[in-house]
Amino acid sequence: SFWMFVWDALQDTTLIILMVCALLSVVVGLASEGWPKGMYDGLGIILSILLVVMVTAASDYKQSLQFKELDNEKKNIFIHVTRDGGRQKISIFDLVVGDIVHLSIGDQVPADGLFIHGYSLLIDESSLSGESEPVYTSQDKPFILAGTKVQDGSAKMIVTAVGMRTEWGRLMSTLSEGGEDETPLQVKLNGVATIIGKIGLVFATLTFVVLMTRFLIDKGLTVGLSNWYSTDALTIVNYFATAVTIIVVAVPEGLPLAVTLSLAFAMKKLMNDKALVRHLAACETMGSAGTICTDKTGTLTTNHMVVDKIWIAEVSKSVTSNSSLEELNSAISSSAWSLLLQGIFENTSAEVVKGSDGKQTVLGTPTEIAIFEYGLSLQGYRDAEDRSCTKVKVEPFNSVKKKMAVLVSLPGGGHRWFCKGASEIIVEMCDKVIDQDGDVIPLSDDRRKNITDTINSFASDALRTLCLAFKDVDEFDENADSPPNGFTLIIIFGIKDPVRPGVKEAVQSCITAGIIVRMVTGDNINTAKAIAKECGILTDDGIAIEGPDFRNKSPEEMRDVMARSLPLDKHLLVTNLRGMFQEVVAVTGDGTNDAPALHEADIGLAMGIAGTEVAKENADVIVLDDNFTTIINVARWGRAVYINIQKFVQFQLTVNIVALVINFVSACITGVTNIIDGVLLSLLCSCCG
Ligand SMILES: Nc1ncnc2c1ncn2[C@@H]1O[C@H](COP(=O)(O)OP(=O)(O)OP(=O)(O)O)[C@@H](O)[C@H]1O
Ligand SMILES: [Ca+2]
Repeated sequence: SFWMFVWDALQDTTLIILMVCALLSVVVGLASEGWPKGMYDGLGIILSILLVVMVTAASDYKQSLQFKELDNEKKNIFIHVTRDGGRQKISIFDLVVGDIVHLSIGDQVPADGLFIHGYSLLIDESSLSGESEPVYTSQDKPFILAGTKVQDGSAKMIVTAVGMRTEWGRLMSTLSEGGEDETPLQVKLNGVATIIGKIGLVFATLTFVVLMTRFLIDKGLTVGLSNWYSTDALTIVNYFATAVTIIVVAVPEGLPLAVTLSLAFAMKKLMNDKALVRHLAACETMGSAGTICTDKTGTLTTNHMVVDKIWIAEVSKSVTSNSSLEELNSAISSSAWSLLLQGIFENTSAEVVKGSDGKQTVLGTPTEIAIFEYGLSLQGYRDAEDRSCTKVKVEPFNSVKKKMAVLVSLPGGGHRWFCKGASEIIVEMCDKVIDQDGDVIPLSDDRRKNITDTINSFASDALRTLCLAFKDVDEFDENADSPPNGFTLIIIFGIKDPVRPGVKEAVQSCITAGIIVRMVTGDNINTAKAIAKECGILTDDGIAIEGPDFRNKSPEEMRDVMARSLPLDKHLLVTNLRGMFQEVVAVTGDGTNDAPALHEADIGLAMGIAGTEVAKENADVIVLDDNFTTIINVARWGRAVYINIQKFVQFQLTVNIVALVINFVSACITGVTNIIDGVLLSLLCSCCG
């Protein structure tokens, strides 16, 4: 409560000394000058101390309320659950036992529960047990604990315990909340404050010595040194209080406080600008950022994906209207149709769900949704006659493999693998393709070249390209991975994901402000180039490179654009930039793949909407609207904080030194100082801060 802050403020050493002085002054004053005249000095000091304490406590209290609010915001995670037969998104605070939680890669498990259904669920329990090896969880080993993280795969879990009843909750209740560490600037200013405090101490001692000497000489000359009265004691106490006042005036306690205040102010403003600052130091660091490594999907682009072009049966078509679907319907054979629909609807992690309001929506990652919705639009033309197969095995998508595979058992017997993912990777795995009659034909060099050209032309139009392929197998090993080759290519999707409005201007203002913007993406290099050009990141003499090439290069060769990067590439880039070039690096990201880089960066910015919990946890700032422009705002505020603090330090030091000198000189010349004035002056300094 408020009184705790008052108590804290009272703990200040100089204030305690002053209080002792005040008490002494009252006692001696009463003894020598009597009531009420003897009280005045002491009371004056006490009043000033009270004022200082109240102002400090009130500002600290206000701060803590604000931090608490932000803290709640930080902890408020939204999760997908099935409840009352409908799927919905709820806050972690509303989760109850019996809810079915949908977990996917990058999630933090919100409650204790039991595994019901899922594929390749890999759980990282290090936060709970310290065990660094992640564990596979399945029907045989069904316990999932709150606070752990989903490293791979997806699953449904039924909640058995929530909140403080979970293992995690119990563990947390034994730990007290760790306070915010001091920011680098605060540490530095604390140092400055200490030095000035020491100077003040020297001056204070000097003043006391000067005053005492004057007093003794005076006394020796008038009444002689052997005659002492109680008023003498009062004078000495007052001299001592004067010395202490000089220390109080000299110590710029306001400095570190000023940092907190301006950071907190920036934090509040940023919250309105859709950036949630998790660590106070982040604002300040962002002000000095020299490089921003941004990912593409979702940060520079809108993340609303739609299939825009396809290539099937050796021809590319643009998908714009119903007429083009009809044309497609007549152009490809029925066997190709069924393969296509099977592939789209079996090899997906998106699903159609009925919300609590009865409305149907498609859920999943934006890429999955785009393909799934395209599949739904085709359905009107061909019925789902052949879709009665059962899934045997699923290898969920992740950024390292950049593909997803499923094994299904066909109604007519036999098994079939479907694989979809990054176009170059899938084409590499194919040696056959479906032609216009629906026949499977070998992939000759000519055809392969044609396909590569198609992919490049799609990518150059800034489309994200994905391929879908299949392979029939007679027998399979339950534990084996999907085959690395022998696939037949069905279709190439070109998915449009337009650049966000305002990004180009934001990049431009970065460049004007001297911040270099680099793009690191998991996407195809041509797509990356096209988008980078559109945003103004890639100039004509800029360089784009692919992840595998980057790994073989020396660290000196830093790139404007890196494509087909692996999570570790991002991390490596950040480490190099920080280590070799001593740059202050900001990184933005959303996926689990970005977490290592976010953590390594001087300042990590995670996306609030598309971002996974793991990414957010490793970030210093959460960009609530996923917008690159917001990132610029963070940098802007960071710089403002710097400038404000700079100005304040100038102001405070001037005031301190002037006050110090005036107090000292006046003490030496006149032999009296005004304690109350001194205290009020220091109070004024703190208030101005
Ligand atoms: N659900 C999916 N199934 C199969 N392949 C996918 C899926 N989603 C994306 N891909 C492929 O993986 C690539 C993206 O990989 P990755 O996750 O590393 O990048 P990203 O995070 O989407 O992009 P960025 O780094 O720009 O944000 C895409 O180019 C696409 O070809
Ligand atoms: Ca990403």
